Amino acid sequence: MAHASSAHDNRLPILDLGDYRGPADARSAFLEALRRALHDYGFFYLGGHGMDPQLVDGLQAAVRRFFALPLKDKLQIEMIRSPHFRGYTRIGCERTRGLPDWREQLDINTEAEPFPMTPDTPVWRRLQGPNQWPEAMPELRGIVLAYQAEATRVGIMLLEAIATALGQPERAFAEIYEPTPSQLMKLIRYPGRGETETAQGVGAHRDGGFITLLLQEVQPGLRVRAHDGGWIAAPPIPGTVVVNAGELLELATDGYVHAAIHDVIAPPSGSDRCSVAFFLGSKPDAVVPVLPLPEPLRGFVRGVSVDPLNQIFREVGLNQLKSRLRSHPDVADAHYPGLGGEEFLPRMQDR
Ligand SMILES: O=C(O)CCC(=O)C(=O)O
Ligand SMILES: [Fe+2]
Repeated sequence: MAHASSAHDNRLPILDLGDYRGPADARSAFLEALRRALHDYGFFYLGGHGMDPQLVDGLQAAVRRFFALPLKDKLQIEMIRSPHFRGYTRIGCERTRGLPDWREQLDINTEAEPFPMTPDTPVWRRLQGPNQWPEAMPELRGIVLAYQAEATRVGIMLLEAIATALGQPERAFAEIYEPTPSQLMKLIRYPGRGETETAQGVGAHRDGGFITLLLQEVQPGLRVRAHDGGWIAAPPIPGTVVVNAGELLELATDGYVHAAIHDVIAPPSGSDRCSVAFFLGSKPDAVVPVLPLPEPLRGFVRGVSVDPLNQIFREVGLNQLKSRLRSHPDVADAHYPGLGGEEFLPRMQDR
């Protein structure tokens, strides 16, 4: 079992999910490669995911059509109208580590009625609710929800493989994602450099869920931070999605799995870049347990990352709300007065 994480060759692993249900040899090679990818990088490419190429192409075309709508149509569904943090965010309005991200995006999560709130209901229950859809593009809802369902299916299969690779029962994570995992999705467009003030498409960050499945078109820009502090480019590879481990996996494995830091550099001027990120997370009322890793792996746990600008909570709902408040301070001010900005951490801990 090699853990040569310092001597990487600057190329992210490419895995084939078909091998997980394949012949015994292929399956065990896949599980070993998956475990190493999670520990060494927290990032890899995944082929063989079985998502219908027509669905994927149709989604990517729809994303382009959505962002090409007149601004007034997109502003009709601005996120500020939604206490559930759903909807459209203008270029420069989302923040990472306090700085504006030069991207526009549409956030979607599980379609649901708002949670019936009482004075005793934890505040993070307000994240549950309906999505906002553009009147000017009635077909978007069906396309996005079909992809969300497929990405959830692939994500859960991958989580089963991850549990197996870590020496756990296949359904080790099921009790914290069943019956309703968080299915956050972002449709994203990064304008070219000429339209931006900095090269920050999205600033360096970790994702909050178990795993993120990322669809890219053709334009590069995504980068992953390696353990030695260098950056590894993760350009698109046709037929694959990029997978990255999020904070929930880091928590559950006490840092054996690395929730990799990544960012996106704004594309060259005269071009733009679209992507679709799907973040498979836990149900909100779960507390993330620490998995009992088998002995050979236990020696390689690193503990959970400590970052004064990003406290990670094992209480999933709290962690989800923290991420949303921090990224969208305008929505926080409008719907969660007193919880946004500098004061949210101590105040949220009281809840
Ligand atoms: O657009 C991308 O390639 C990455 C997006 C991302 O990392 C995120 O939204 O969390
Ligand atoms: Fe991310």
